[in-house]
Amino acid sequence: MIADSPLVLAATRQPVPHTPVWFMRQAGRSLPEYRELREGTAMLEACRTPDLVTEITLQPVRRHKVDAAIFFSDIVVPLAAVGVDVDIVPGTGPVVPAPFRTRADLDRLPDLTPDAIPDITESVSRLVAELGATPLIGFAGAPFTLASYLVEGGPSRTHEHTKALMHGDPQLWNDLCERLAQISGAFLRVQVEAGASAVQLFDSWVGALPRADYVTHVQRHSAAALAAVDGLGVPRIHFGVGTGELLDLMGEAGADVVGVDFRVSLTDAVARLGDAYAVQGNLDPALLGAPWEVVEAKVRSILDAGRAAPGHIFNLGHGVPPHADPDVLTRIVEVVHEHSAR
Ligand SMILES: Cc1c2[nH]c(c1CCC(=O)O)Cc1[nH]c(c(CCC(=O)O)c1C)Cc1[nH]c(c(CCC(=O)O)c1C)Cc1[nH]c(c(C)c1CCC(=O)O)C2
Repeated sequence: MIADSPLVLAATRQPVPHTPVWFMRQAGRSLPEYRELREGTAMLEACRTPDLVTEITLQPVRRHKVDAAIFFSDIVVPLAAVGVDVDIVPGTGPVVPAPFRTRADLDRLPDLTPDAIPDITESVSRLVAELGATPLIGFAGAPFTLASYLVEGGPSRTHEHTKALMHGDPQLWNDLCERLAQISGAFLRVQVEAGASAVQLFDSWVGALPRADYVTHVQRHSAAALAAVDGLGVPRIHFGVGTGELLDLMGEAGADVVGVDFRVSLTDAVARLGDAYAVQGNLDPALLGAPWEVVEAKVRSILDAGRAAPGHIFNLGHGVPPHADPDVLTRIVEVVHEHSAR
């Protein structure tokens, strides 16, 4: 049943009845029902509460009729689960009060084992039962992006401490990323073993690196995280922001689908990737606030460009902004389904 879903068909480069669509950050602050449910509960606590996780994950599926659910969690949940002191500060993002800079800090990153996250298994199992024919996408943060939060101590525009560590002590950087790949991969595997039908590895900030650094310092660690779900038969999506120069390398890391942000046209992305990968993307989230005619024309042109790819999953080029009008998202789903119907 799930194997015949448009999402899995597109991800595995098979013919689809229509182009599948979902939105990064579809579960979240743009939905009034989300804001209501989250009131009084901290983000990381919400992520560990199966009643909240299942309801919040289902909200956008009911409302928008998207072709996939994305598990409600966060990339720092597995870090907190192994004991890292990390908080998600509203309006800022993940904050790590004691940044990771030395070899001794590796001791703060033990292996993630399934018994540390029984609630994740429970939430995924409940969701899979509720979702029926709609696939659930599990996810994790990639080693570089996780390392950036740990090394910087919080969000960063320049990633200066991260890059200084990568180049200044490549062995420590390697060992840190090996630890993170284990944690990230284990988090993916737990979700898939509980029934998730696809996974997405978010390397949100790796677009800050040139190709040579990606190859030398990052690619094998992302590959290790993705390899944790080898043999489980689920397609893998690999996404980052500003990664136009890295698309082929991110595919090579072990993806079936390469996520494309809005800075590269889907036509150029397909030319760079060839026939080996499906693509996902790439409406600029900022356009959600443009007049509807503009949005609709852009959606259609992205669908047309996507026909050149061996598989296309419609999405935004990054997450749904908190102030987006949810009705625009619902209308986009309708246009995608109508305009792409075969
Ligand atoms: C970099 C990153 C993070 N978290 C994530 C990434 C990769 C995706 C990306 O590139 O955006 C991944 C993530 N975080 C969240 C999801 C849920 C599933 C979904 O996409 O709907 C997913 C897939 C929930 C969340 N994660 C967060 C929220 C908002 C917190 C809230 O509602 O209180 C949600 C819904 C918090 C968070 N967590 C993080 C940030 C930057 C923020 C935003 C901080 C803010 O602006 O308040 C780290």
